[in-house]
Amino acid sequence: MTSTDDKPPVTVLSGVLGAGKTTLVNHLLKNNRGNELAVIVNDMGEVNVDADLIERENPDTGLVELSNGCICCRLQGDLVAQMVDLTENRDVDALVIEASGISEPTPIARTLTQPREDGPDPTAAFRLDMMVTVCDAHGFWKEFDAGTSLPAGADEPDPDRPLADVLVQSVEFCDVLLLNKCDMVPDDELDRIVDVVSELNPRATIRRTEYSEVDPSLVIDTGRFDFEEARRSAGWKQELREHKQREGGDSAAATHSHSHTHDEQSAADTHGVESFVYTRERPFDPAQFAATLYERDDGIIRAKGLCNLAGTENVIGMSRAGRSIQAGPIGEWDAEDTRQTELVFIGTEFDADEITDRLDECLVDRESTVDSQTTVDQDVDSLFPLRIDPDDKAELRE
Ligand SMILES: Nc1nc2c(ncn2[C@@H]2O[C@H](COP(=O)(O)OP(=O)(O)OP(=O)(O)O)[C@@H](O)[C@H]2O)c(=O)[nH]1
Repeated sequence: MTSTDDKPPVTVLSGVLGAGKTTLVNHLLKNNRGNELAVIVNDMGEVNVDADLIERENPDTGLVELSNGCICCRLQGDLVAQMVDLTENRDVDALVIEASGISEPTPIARTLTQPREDGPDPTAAFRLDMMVTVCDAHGFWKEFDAGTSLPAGADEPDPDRPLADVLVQSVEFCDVLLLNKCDMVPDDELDRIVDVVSELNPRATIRRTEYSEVDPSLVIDTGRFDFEEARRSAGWKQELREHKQREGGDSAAATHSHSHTHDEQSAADTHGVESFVYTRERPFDPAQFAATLYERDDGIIRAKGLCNLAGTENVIGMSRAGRSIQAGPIGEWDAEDTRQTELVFIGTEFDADEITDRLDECLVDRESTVDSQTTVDQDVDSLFPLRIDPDDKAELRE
């Protein structure tokens, strides 16, 4: 191992069901040049199939199964306890965690980097080194479908969470993204997916793989993980920050941008992948905005932001992944807030002017009143439930 830190490095593998995580674990175990890897495999079900597959191919591995729950929520404490146990009782050079196909990477990273009140301190026993997401190139677009929800039995943290949300979070919060199953997808389609994922997470290193074959040094003991950087790396956050810098606080604008420079040609030039920020101080009429929000045939892959609705003190958060859209109250406006709508859109070949016009049609005068405060707040509450990461919430309101 190359690091100067004597605590074993930890690599977390995320990615939806069937993307190729177990294939990657087996590949790493077979190609880790004599270094001792310990593996923790999380499975939502009672029977840990992936652990069996790994054990069969690599019988002497230090392998721990965490089954019947998710390490991003209910099994957080067990995860840390098992990892500390492994580092104390085996001569381990590095640890690899295979998250379940529905785990969210951000809470796992938080669990591994923060001392706990109810158990051993993870930061004293090991160091989080790398967040890897394995993406199934073949299933990529299908997983963005609104209709696809989590598999049966996935009742935590939220059974209604769409699969697209899990996919987007795992793309946005990673250091390395393996675009796997490239043998099943033509090159021009792969180029398009690469453009999209690099717009969703401009900071990630993206590698195209077949059967998750990568050089282990890309994902083990890299010294790369930094929680603050990872937290800020989502494309929508970067776009919002750049927009705020450009505007210098002047809010009444919708801007278009090909926001990130890619190595050769910009993503917008090749596959029409681009992003834009919509900001307005005038509030939306709640009912009209709700109707517009759920029109989905517009080429948008990701959208996120805050909305200012007339007649309510609630700040409305909006989060969209593919065709799955969630919106709902995330607290009240503070006196010092600039009360305005700020929405980032990322997509392919969408018409930003058309989206802007559609949203503008929902605006009402700042002074305008709606029927009754109570009715509006009830309406707002009855919008789709919004799950929003506390860090995202803070970032949106910075
Ligand atoms: N054609 C093709 N198949 C692959 C590739 N990588 C993995 N597979 C196959 O895809 C299936 C799922 O792979 P796994 O490694 O089990 O995926 P996983 O992410 O661990 O899946 P879960 O444990 O269900 O979350 C297996 O049958 C693999 O052999 C690839 O690059 N190309």
